[in-house]
Amino acid sequence: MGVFSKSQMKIVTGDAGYVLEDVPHLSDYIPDLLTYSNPLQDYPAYSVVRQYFVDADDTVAQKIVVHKSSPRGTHFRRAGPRQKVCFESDEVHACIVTCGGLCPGLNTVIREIVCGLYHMYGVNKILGIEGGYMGFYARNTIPLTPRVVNDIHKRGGTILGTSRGGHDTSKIVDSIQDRGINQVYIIGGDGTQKGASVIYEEIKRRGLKVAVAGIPKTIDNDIPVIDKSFGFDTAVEEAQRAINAAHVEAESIENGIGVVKLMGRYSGFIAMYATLASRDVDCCLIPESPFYLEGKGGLFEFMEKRLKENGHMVIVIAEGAGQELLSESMHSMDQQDASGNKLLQDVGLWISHRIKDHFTKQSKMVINLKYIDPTYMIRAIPSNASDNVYCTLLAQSAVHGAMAGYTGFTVGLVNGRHTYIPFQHITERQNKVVITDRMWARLLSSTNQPSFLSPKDIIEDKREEGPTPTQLLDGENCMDDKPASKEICSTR
Ligand SMILES: Nc1ncnc2c1ncn2[C@@H]1O[C@H](COP(=O)(O)OP(=O)(O)OP(=O)(O)O)[C@@H](O)[C@H]1O
Ligand SMILES: O=P(O)(O)OC[C@H]1O[C@](O)(CO)[C@@H](O)[C@@H]1O
Ligand SMILES: [Mg+2]
Repeated sequence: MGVFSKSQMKIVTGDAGYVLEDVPHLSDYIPDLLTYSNPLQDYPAYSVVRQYFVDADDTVAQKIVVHKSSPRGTHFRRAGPRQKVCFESDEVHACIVTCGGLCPGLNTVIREIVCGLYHMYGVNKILGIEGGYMGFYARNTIPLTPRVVNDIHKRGGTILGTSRGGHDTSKIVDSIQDRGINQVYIIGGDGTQKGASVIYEEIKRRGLKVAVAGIPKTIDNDIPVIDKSFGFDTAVEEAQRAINAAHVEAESIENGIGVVKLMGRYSGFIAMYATLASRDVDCCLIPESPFYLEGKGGLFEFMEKRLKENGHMVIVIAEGAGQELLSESMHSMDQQDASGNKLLQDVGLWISHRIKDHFTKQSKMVINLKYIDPTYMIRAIPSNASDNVYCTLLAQSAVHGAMAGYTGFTVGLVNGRHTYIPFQHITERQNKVVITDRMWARLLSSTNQPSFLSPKDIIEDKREEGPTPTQLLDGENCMDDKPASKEICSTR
C-alpha cells in the first residue's frame, strides 16, 4: 500500500484500485503519542460482545454497486471503538457546540455524546458552548452531565443555542487552549463543517493534543457522501401533516388548491421525499428542476388540466425552487445572513399570488387557494424514533473516534455503515437531487406532473453532468465524479 497526502488529504492506495480517504490522527503531528487500553474492555456490557472493537484495517466502500472490472474505488475508515485509545479518562476535557439552523435531533446528539463519554469512557469534564461558534469567546459555558442532559432528547432545538456567523478561528482556538479542552465535538451543517476544518488546521498548526470531531447536521440533506442526515426522516414525517392539511382543505371546496412550502435552500430532498410519501401531492417543485408558469407544458396549463380532472390539487414547493423566476419578477434583494448564505424570497407566497392572478385574469375557473408554510414548525420538533437511534449511533461513533485519537473528521453513515470521513470530502460540494436519475423519475411518475424539460434539455442536462453514474443500484444517483450530485441512498 502507498500512503501520500494529496491537497492535505491522507490517501492510502492499495491493490485493484483500492483508495482509502483516511482521516487525520493526532499521532500524525504529535510524536510519541501515548496509547492506553480501551476502558470498554473491562465494561461487562461490551466485553461480552464478540468483536466489539473495530479492526484497525476495516474500511467501508463508497460505492457498493460495481462491475466485474470496476476498480475497488474510494473507501472510508470504519467508525467504532478501538483496542487502544489516546486519552485517559480523567485527562479528557470535552466540549460540544451546535451551529447553523435548527434540525430535529440536535439535543439527542448532545445527550448521547455526554452519555457516551461518561458511561463508556468515564469522562466527566464536558462543557457545552453556548450560542454556536461565537460562544467560544463571547458567551458562557454549561457543564454537561448525564443528569443535565437526561430529558433533552424530548425537546426540539438545541439546549446550547446556536448562531450563524461569528467564526473567528484564532479566538476559538485560543479559547480551546485556554480552557484546556482536548476534545471538540462540533454539530452543524456544511458551513459548520468548513469552520470545523479550519479549527482543526489551526489546532494542528499549534501542535495541540486536541481531537476535532464533526457531526453533520442538515435538515435539507445537502451534505454529500453520507446516506442521509439526521433529522431528515423526522422532517419528511412532519411535512406529511402540512400536506395532509393542504389536501383536506383543497378537496373540501371546488377547485381547491393547497400550496405547501417546505425547506430546501439548494436541495429539494425534503419536498421530494415528502411528496413520494404522501400520494396527495399533484406537483412537487424543487430548486434542481427549473419550471415555468405560462404556455404549453407550463405549470398553469397542468393545473387547469388537473383541476378539471380532480376538482382540487396540492402543490409542494421547496423554498429554493424557482428563485430565478422570482428575481425576474421582483427586485432581487441579494441579502445574506450572518454566515454569508443568500437570503431567499418567499417562493410559496409568490407562487400563490401568481396562481391567483392567473386564474382571476386569464382563466375562467374560480379557484380557492390555501397557502401553508410549516417550515419552522417542522424544523423545531424533536426527532422521531428512527432519527433518535441514528443520532445515538452518530454521537457514539464521534466519541469512539476522538478517544482513539482521530481528528479532523466527520462521522457519517455510508452504505449503512458508520464511518469517519475527512472534512474536505463533505465540504467540497453539495448534495443535490439529480433530476436525470431514477428517484426524480419515480416522483414524476407518482405525481404524473410535467418534467418542465424538453427532450433536448434532458440530453443537454445529462451531458453537463459528465460521467455516467458510478453507482448502478436501482434508485441510485450517487455520481461521485461529478459535482453536486448525490441522492439519499436509503432507498437501496
Ligand atoms: N467557510 C467557512 N469557514 C469558517 N467558518 C464558516 C464557514 N462557513 C460557515 N462558517 C461558520 O459556520 C457556522 C454555521 O454556518 P451556516 O450558518 O452556514 O450554517 P450551516 O452549518 O451550513 O447549517 P445550515 O444547514 O443551517 O445551513 C457559522 O458560525 C459560520 O460563521
Ligand atoms: O431562518 P434561518 O434560521 O436562517 O434558517 C433558514 C435556513 O435553514 C435551513 O433549514 C438549513 O438549515 C434552510 O433550509 C433554510 O433556508
Ligand atoms: Mg449550510
